[in-house]
Amino acid sequence: MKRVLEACQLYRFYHAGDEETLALRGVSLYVDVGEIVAVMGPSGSGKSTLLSCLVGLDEPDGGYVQVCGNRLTRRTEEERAVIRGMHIGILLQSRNLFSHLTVADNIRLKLRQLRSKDESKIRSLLSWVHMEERIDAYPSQLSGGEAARAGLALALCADPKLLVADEPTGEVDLDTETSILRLLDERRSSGGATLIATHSDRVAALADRVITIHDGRIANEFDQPEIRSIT
Ligand SMILES: Nc1ncnc2c1ncn2[C@@H]1O[C@H](COP(=O)(O)OP(=O)(O)OP(=O)(O)O)[C@@H](O)[C@H]1O
Repeated sequence: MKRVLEACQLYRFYHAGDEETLALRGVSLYVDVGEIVAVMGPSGSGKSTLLSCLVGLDEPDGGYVQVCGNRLTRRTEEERAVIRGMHIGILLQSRNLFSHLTVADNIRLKLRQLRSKDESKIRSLLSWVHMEERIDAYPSQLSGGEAARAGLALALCADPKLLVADEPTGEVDLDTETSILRLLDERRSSGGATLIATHSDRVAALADRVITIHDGRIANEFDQPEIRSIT
């Protein structure tokens, strides 16, 4: 199946007293196998709201989301969690790891939740993100770059078809951003699909398509097949 993620006409309203915020106003997008799609837009434009709806952590007020052919919207939280666990890896800007568990135990716990007993996965994932040496470290003992790479390993431990990342390079230095971008590029070469909300022009330069959101709507979208690169 070529289409990994499809969202059609997403609406999300927030109410606080008499005030209503229209966070999403009819957003439609897709991500195909082997694509990196960047979502950009000013602060408050709706990126995080969009990502929450796309991964089923939030339920849109209108529209639908489909992941790997499974409808994610208008389902119970439990059903959404099952679909999310099977198909989606989530990477946040920070705090991807439980602080009371080592890097290895964070991944071990996630694998257990997925009913996988493949212990070798822990080492192979950490080797992929160049973190084998930090396998027994606690999150508080990691540098920002190491924590970001460990978060990526954790997000990908179920081999999800789709990775959704919210500002994954927002709090890291340039070298770490470069190493994360290389890993995402490598993942793309093996068919992985990635959607990234970002403010970084370097992340956008790596993307196959860039979608810009303004005020809860898609302002423009452009393909950049020739220029994508890690600069
Ligand atoms: N739980 C909430 N209750 C009320 N309003 C909210 C809530 N979450 C977000 N909003 C509002 O919805 C709009 C979109 O917010 P969102 O966090 O999605 O923007 P963003 O583009 O991710 O911003 P940033 O780049 O700063 O993270 C904003 O006006 C925000 O104030």
